[in-house]
Amino acid sequence: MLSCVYAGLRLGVKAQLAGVPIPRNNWYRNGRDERNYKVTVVGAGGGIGQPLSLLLKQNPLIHQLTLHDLSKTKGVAADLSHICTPTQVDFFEGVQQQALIDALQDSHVVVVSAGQPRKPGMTRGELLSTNAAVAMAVSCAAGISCPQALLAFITNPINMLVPIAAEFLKVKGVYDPKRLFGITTLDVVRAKTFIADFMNLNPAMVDIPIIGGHSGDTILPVFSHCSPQFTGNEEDVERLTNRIQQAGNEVIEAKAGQGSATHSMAFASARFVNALLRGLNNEANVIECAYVDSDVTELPFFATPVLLGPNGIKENLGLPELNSAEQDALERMLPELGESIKLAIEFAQTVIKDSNLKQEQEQRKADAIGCSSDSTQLAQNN
Ligand SMILES: NC(=O)C1=CN([C@@H]2O[C@H](COP(=O)(O)OP(=O)(O)OC[C@H]3O[C@@H](n4cnc5c(N)ncnc54)[C@H](O)[C@@H]3O)[C@@H](O)[C@H]2O)C=CC1
Ligand SMILES: O=C([O-])CC(=O)C(=O)O
Repeated sequence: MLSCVYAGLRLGVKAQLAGVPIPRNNWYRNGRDERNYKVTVVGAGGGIGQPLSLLLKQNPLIHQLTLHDLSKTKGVAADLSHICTPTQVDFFEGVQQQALIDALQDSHVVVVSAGQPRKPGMTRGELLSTNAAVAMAVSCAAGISCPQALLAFITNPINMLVPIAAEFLKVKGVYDPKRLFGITTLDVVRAKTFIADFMNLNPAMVDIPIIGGHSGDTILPVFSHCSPQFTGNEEDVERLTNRIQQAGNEVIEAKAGQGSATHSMAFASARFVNALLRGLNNEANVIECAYVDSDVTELPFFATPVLLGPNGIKENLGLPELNSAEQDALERMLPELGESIKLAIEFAQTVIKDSNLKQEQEQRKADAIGCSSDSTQLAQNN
C-alpha cells in the first residue's frame, strides 16, 4: 500500500516537473473515488450470477457489490472478497422476501439473473410459470428498498418478464419507464462475433443494432446498419440472422441438459451494467440496445438502441431506417411479440387482483388525494 502511495507521489512530482499539471491525489481518485455505485446481483449464486459477479468485482465504478440468492452467496462472496480490487462485497441469502429487501437497500443498479434456465426442447416462454415470481419479488422489493434504482433483467422470458415487472412497479407506485431494462446485449455480442468471423475482423470493431425482443424471430439484427458495412450477400444475411436468433439453442444443445448460456451472458450483462453506470456517471454517448418501455412501434415494449444518462434512458434512439427485407421481418415479428406482452400483462394483472397488492395501490391513490382509509374501504365495498 505504502509503496503505491510513494509511486503515486513520485509520478505526480515527475509529471509536474515535466510541465504536466496533474491534480494532487490523482492516483488516489483513479483508484478509489470513481467507485460510487452500489450494484446488487439477484441470482448471484447461479451459472450467470457467479461469473457476472466476478466481472463486476473488477468494475472501477462499483464501490459496493451485493450478492443475493436463495443460497450459495456466502461462499461466493467470501471467494470474491479475496480479489485485490477495492470493491466491497457483501451477501444476503434465503427464501424470505426480507433478505431480498435488505440486499436491495439503496442500490443504484439491480441486475437480475435469478430463475430457471431452459432445457433442450423448451421455449423461453415456457419459463414464465417458474420465473414470473422473480420479476414480482424483485419489483416489490425494489419499490421498498431502492425505488430510484435502474432495474435490469437477464431472467427469461425477457419479452414477458419486463412487462410483468412494470405492472408490479406501477402497483408499488414507483414505475419509471426510463429505469427498467430487459438485457438483450448477448444478441449484440453474438452478432459482433459471428459477423467479425465472417468478415475476418476483430469483433470489437463491429457494431450492429438489434431490435425487437429476445427470442427467436423477435431478435432482429439490422444488417443494413452494420458498421463497418456488411460485405456478404442476402443469403449470408439470412444465414447469420438465423444463427443469431437461434444461438441460445446452439449453447443449450451443446450443454446437453446442463443449462443455457452463462459465461457469454455474464460478459454481455457486465458490459450492459457498465453502460448503465457510465450513464449514471453522466458520460456522453453511452448507447446500448435494450428491451424497454417504448412508443417506437405499436407495442408497449420493444428493443432499440437507447442513449443512457444519469436517470436511466436519456433518449430512445428509435428504429433505424430499415430496408424492405428488415421491414418485412419487423412486421412478421410484431404479432408474436405483441401476443407475449399481452399475455404477460394479463398474467400480472390477475396476480395483482388476487393479492392484497391491489388494495395497497388503492390505498396509495386515496392517500394521494387525501382520503381516509375508511373512505377507501367504503369505496371498495361499493
Ligand atoms: N437475457 C439473456 O440474454 C439470457 C438470459 N438467461 C436467463 O437467465 C436466467 C438464469 O440462468 P442461469 O444463471 O444459467 O440459471 P441457474 O439455474 O444457474 O441460476 C439461477 C439462480 O437463481 C437463483 N434463484 C432462483 N429463484 C430465485 C429467487 N426467487 N431469488 C433469488 N435467487 C433465485 C437460483 O438459486 C440459482 O442460483 C435463466 O432464466 C435464463 O434463461 C440466460 C442466458 C441469456
Ligand atoms: O437460450 C436461452 O434460453 C438463454 C438465452 O436467452 C440465450 O442464450 O440467448
